[in-house]
Amino acid sequence: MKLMENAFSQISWNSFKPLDSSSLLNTSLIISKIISEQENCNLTEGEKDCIKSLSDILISREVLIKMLDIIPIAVQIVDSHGIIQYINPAFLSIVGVKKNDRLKKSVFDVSKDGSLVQVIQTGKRVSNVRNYPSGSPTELVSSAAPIYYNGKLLGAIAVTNDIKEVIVLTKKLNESKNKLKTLSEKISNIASATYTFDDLIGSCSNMERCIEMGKIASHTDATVLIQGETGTGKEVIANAIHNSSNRSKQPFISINCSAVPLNLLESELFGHEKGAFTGAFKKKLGKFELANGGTIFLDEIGDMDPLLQVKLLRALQERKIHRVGGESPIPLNIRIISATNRNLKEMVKEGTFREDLFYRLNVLNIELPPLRDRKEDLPHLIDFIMKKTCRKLGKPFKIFTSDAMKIIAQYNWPGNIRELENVLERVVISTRDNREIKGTDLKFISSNETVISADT
Ligand SMILES: Nc1ncnc2c1ncn2[C@@H]1O[C@H](COP(=O)(O)OP(=O)(O)OP(=O)(O)O)[C@@H](O)[C@H]1O
Repeated sequence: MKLMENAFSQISWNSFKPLDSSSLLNTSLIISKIISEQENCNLTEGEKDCIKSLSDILISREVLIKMLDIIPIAVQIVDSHGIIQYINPAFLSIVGVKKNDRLKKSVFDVSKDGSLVQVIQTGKRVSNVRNYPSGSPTELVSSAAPIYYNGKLLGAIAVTNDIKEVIVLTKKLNESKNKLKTLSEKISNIASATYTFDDLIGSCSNMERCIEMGKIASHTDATVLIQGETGTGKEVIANAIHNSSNRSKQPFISINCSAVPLNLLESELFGHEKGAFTGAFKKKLGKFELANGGTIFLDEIGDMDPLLQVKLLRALQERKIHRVGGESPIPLNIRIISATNRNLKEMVKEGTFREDLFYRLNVLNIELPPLRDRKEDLPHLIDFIMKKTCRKLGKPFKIFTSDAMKIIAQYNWPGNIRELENVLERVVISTRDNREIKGTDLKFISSNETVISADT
């Protein structure tokens, strides 16, 4: 009787909201038991009491059948011989058959590979049986359970779905899952800083000063300008500053100002409203808004067009931005780090970079030294990069012979640490399983063949 009460408690009596298939199956089992029991007047005293109290709410055979009639899930009930005693309208509409073609017919004739046949034959519950009932073009999936009373099999009840619906829903679910995956990948790509100060190798005094300045900057919200040749670690130190700051749990958004065409850069930085220009079909958030609360890294700032320099200056002064085509200003709580491999002071003198913007950006300055000026760091850098590269390529750790080290030390590394990384990767691959890298393995450096661009 507990089961009966549980089953009834799942029914929303006021609204007849649809139940899920398994609750429905349980409920229907009980209902069908009551239907047959009331007909036989064969209930225990306890069950009669319970039905009496339930009848205060609603219970009567007609009302129960009405309930089965309106639920939007297909239900079918057979007796112990497999003769169909009840079918609800949802079943008829999903399966596409007429009531008279099925009612009082044997399921062994009209649905011989269906779930009810299996239950009548075995006396056991079955789930998710797929079949095409006779006279129906629709593939169905049904679950069925036996109805026992006093140990005797009275019949069975099945709930059925049109499998097309299940397939469509599964497809939609998979599409949504894929979209979610792509989006979360995009978010983690744009919004996280990977490097920390532990990834910055350098013990020469110049480099130590830069790392020290980076650490000082990370304890403040001050704007930082990082200067240095290509591949000297500007992005690494910008990441490290963010990761050591109290904004580290907030986004780190990076934008390469030279890589975005001028006509798109303003909208990339500040976003745009729907219809702001031809092709602006949707509102779009800019990098500044995405970085709000965290850090924005403006890479290659020296390549920014003078017109945009004005807008950037305004954003920095007011600590607010305007989306392209937007009316109201959006307040910013943001740390700005910019970087360039160009000489901004020279550009200011030449008039190609705004002086007022330069001073706004250059509150704290970090000038990374080129690798040729810190060759004493080479052994440590080689060790660090070699370990990283061998781990990535699944190769054993390799060492440089003294003639190979001489070549490395004499080379002047125009591509700086990025070039060193590329050289090491190339040489680890080309020397296969050799444990030593010899001078002859580095012929491509001594012949001055450029290796800077491999990964840039
Ligand atoms: N001090 C360092 N210690 C270890 N690895 C470094 C260091 N500096 C840079 N690297 C490595 O060198 C590569 C280039 O660094 P990064 O991208 O930061 O240079 P960049 O100055 O921003 O270059 P670009 O101006 O071309 O954008 C990265 O793979 C980085 O891991």
